[in-house]
Amino acid sequence: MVGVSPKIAPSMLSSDFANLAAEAKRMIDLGANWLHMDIMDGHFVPNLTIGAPVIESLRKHTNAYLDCHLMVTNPMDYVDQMAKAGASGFTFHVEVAKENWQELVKKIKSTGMRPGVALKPGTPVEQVYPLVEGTDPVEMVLVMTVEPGFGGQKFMPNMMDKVRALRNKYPTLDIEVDGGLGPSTIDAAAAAGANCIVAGSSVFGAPEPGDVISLLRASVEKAQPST
Ligand SMILES: O=C(CO)[C@H](O)[C@H](O)COP(=O)(O)O
Repeated sequence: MVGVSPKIAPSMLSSDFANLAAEAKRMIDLGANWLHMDIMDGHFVPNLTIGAPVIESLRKHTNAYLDCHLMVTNPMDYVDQMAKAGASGFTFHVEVAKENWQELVKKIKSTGMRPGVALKPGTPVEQVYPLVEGTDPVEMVLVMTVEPGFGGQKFMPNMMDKVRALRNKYPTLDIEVDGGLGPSTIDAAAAAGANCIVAGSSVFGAPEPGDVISLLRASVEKAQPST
């Protein structure tokens, strides 16, 4: 089997935003690979979070990979500002990029950020295939396992069919899952083929967040040993 390495990405949405730099350092010190940053515009989803100014502030305090998930209606408007702010990955939603995804991916790549595409629970997985197979392909697919907008929701196990389909088609693709991931749900996601794991409340709400990060990684490594 061709392996893909686990990337454990605590969702900073569940952190103490008033102490973001310290929370980011704490997660990296506890073994996180990436920091997952949820950018919401109050339009694509019914919630508002952070934008480029906060990414820029955080970037001054960490060299970590900032895995930015753009839950916004017009992702193109955010590319330059997110790149300038120091984002590492830029994941947009396929539901709002049906017409211009090629141009969008090209632009993301031109800034040096890593492009990813996300899909909501109601969106068929086939919609992202052209973006993975294009001449300028995305480098990650994010399968939402809750409706985007809020942390602390219940994992949707039926989304694992999408993850399995993606892993069967694309053995070396980074496949991320986001929503309701924790000790009781990670094995299903890892067995289906997810290797990038976003976890908010299960990590930040744990007495020992480092133990949860280790457990998530161990589950992915067990299910998908790298060769
Ligand atoms: O994208 C998100 C919400 O749109 C969050 O990243 C996600 O829900 C993670 O939080 P939790 O692990 O608590 O479910």
